[in-house]
Amino acid sequence: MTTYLLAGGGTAGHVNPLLALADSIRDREPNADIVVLGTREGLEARLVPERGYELHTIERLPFPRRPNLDALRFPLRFRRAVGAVRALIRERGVDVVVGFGGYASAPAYRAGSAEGVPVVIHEANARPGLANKLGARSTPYVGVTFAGTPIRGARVTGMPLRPEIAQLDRESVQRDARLHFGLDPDRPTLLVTGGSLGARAINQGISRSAGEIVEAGIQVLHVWGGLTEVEDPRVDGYTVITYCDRMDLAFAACDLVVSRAGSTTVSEISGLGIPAVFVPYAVGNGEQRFNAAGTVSAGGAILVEDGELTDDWVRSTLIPLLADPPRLAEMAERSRSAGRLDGTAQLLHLVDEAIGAA
Ligand SMILES: CC(=O)N[C@H]1[C@@H](OP(=O)(O)OP(=O)(O)OC[C@H]2O[C@@H](n3ccc(=O)[nH]c3=O)[C@H](O)[C@@H]2O)O[C@H](CO)[C@@H](O)[C@@H]1O
Repeated sequence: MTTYLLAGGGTAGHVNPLLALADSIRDREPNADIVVLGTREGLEARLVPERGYELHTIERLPFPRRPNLDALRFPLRFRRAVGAVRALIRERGVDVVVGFGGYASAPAYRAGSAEGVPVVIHEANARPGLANKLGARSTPYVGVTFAGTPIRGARVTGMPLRPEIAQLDRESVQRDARLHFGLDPDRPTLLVTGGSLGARAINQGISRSAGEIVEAGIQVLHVWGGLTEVEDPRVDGYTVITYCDRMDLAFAACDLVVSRAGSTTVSEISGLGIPAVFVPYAVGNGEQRFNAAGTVSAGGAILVEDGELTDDWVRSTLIPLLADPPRLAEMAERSRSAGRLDGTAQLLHLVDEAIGAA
């Protein structure tokens, strides 16, 4: 029996690829021992146990970015976290560590190397995060989502997508999907999502025009996130939900999506060939713009900045786009050509290779 330690989390963008890999391992080896390492604060604390996996948590340890008290304490805390993961690896007889970036992965990479266990890294974003950049220096088994991601020696595996997404037949479930959210099964449908945490600029920019969109004969499913600064417009035909546990159905329900460009969401949308408007979140290392770049240059999506989400833009671009099925079909085709659905199998292949070489 093989024991897998899967590390990562924070937002769903890091948890969902981890769950996708876990599902494929469980599917192939029902007796495999799968242990997930995360933090108590991340979305993994809910999503991992809900999907039936065992979660171990360590302290959330952001890399110090400026010299303060936390920076002074960091080395000791980090060593302590590495020590805890090394103990877990020995106790459970872990055969491979697979990390997805985020707080829990850095100590896991270090612990795996120290215990002589192969380490596999998956980088979600077109611009890699710090934990993965450092981790990638000590393992040859690195998979990236997008071609051109600057990690030397990395292989393009694509993004591991959960089976309910990778195996989704949007057309055949569209009607039921719309009914699931209480929508009209026959009306053109716009999905709006700000990623797993929600996006204030998108909530504001689109919901401000709720009345006009609905009057144009379009219904909206808006995945709002936990944000409260902007209020639900409460317009009939404009459905607001907080966190969506069935993104597969949300994707099946829509004709077009307005979305942040988190890497997992971009991969899901282009894998499924859904025409999109991407509104990149201008934070961190600016990775979201790059995540969307392939789909945008293929003509499967258009890129819009936060500040461009105005009433005028909705009127002159968004509503006409939804009223133009041939253009949407063309975008869908182009989006699909830029996307892929085999990321889970590709990453599992890399994991097998790492175990085989150990
Ligand atoms: C603010 C922030 O830190 N954003 C980062 C975060 O985004 P975030 O966590 O939003 O990640 P993504 O957009 O990549 O993925 C979100 C995932 O959650 C799912 N989902 C989303 C909303 C919902 O209600 N229900 C649901 O299931 C989506 O289908 C997708 O699988 O991680 C991404 C992947 O590293 C990065 O590219 C983003 O820059």
